[in-house]
Amino acid sequence: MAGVTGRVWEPSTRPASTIGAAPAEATATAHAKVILLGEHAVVHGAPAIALPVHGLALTATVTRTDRPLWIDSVLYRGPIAAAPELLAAPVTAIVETLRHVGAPATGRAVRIDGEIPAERGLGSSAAVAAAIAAAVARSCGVELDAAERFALIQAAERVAHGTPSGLDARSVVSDTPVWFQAGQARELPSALGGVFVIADTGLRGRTREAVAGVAALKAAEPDRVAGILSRIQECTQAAVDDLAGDDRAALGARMSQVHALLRELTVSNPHLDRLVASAEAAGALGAKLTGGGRGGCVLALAETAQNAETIAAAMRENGAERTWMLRPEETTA
Ligand SMILES: Nc1ncnc2c1ncn2[C@@H]1O[C@H](COP(=O)(O)OP(=O)(O)OP(=O)(O)O)[C@@H](O)[C@H]1O
Ligand SMILES: C[C@@](O)(CCO)CC(=O)[O-]
Repeated sequence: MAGVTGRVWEPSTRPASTIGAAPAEATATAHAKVILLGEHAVVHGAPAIALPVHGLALTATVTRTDRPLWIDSVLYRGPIAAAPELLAAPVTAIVETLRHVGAPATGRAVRIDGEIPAERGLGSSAAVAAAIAAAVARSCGVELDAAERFALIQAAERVAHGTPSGLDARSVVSDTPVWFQAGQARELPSALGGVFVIADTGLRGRTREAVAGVAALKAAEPDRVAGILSRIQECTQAAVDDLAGDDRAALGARMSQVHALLRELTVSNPHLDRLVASAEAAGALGAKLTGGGRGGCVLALAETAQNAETIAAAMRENGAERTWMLRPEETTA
């Protein structure tokens, strides 16, 4: 198949003692994420904050077989040699993980089950790669460490996104809010209350195209884009205190401000703007697109669970295909 361009890995140099018996079946999971603040800016060196969404997860199950490599998912079922371009990232995760652990590229069937909708800014590509890398390695008797798993997810993300910041790769396996900048991730303390509402436009958001669009805009109008990125950065930095001090009103205001800045970066669209406006009109403390944009999801912050129900209903009336609730305390370990 075309398009599998992930970095070539050297065979594992780990000591033989860390390689155990290969089980007949191995599984691993990863969850969705939402980006609270900083998407797109993070690709250009600014910080971002992401939250784990444990309620939406994907599981990879790997079984040994006497056939060539095989993948079974909602998007495609069949030999990976005939997989469509759409599957290039998960295929990369399978092939590169086998190469990394020094196993032959054959004799494994990989099934993907779960609930993270694809191309909605919820990190499905990183979660698929994270689940596949851990399960495929496990099927060879190898437990990846965090650095190995991150590198394999990034190899797949480069195929999916082109120039991934690494934020998604960190947040789909994190139990806590993540602060991410220039390749470095750390846990972010949060005492935030309230309830987040995630609303899906039902429209595919092509992260690769949105990221390329921002890069093109930056090349054409460097000063204006630098100004926008720096205002996003200020909001993200200020949000650290909002989270620690449970200042929901301030955080909500920053979310709405960042949505307007993302619109200037051309990664919003009328559907996302309408959902944001309807959430705000229904009493949200703030709302913004989350993830790559140009489709995908909106994240709104509600003061209480009751407000959250009202906001979710308003967004569904204004075109959201579905909504999910995320309590901030569920995003901390
Ligand atoms: N259930 C699944 N089975 C197999 N592959 C999947 C599945 N879900 C997602 N993928 C892979 O992830 C790709 C979607 O990646 P994309 O980056 O466009 O969206 P996303 O990761 O959901 O959004 P974002 O990166 O903005 O959070 C799909 O084209 C496919 O390769
Ligand atoms: C748009 C982006 O910032 C987040 C996608 O979930 C891209 C990236 O960080 O690689």
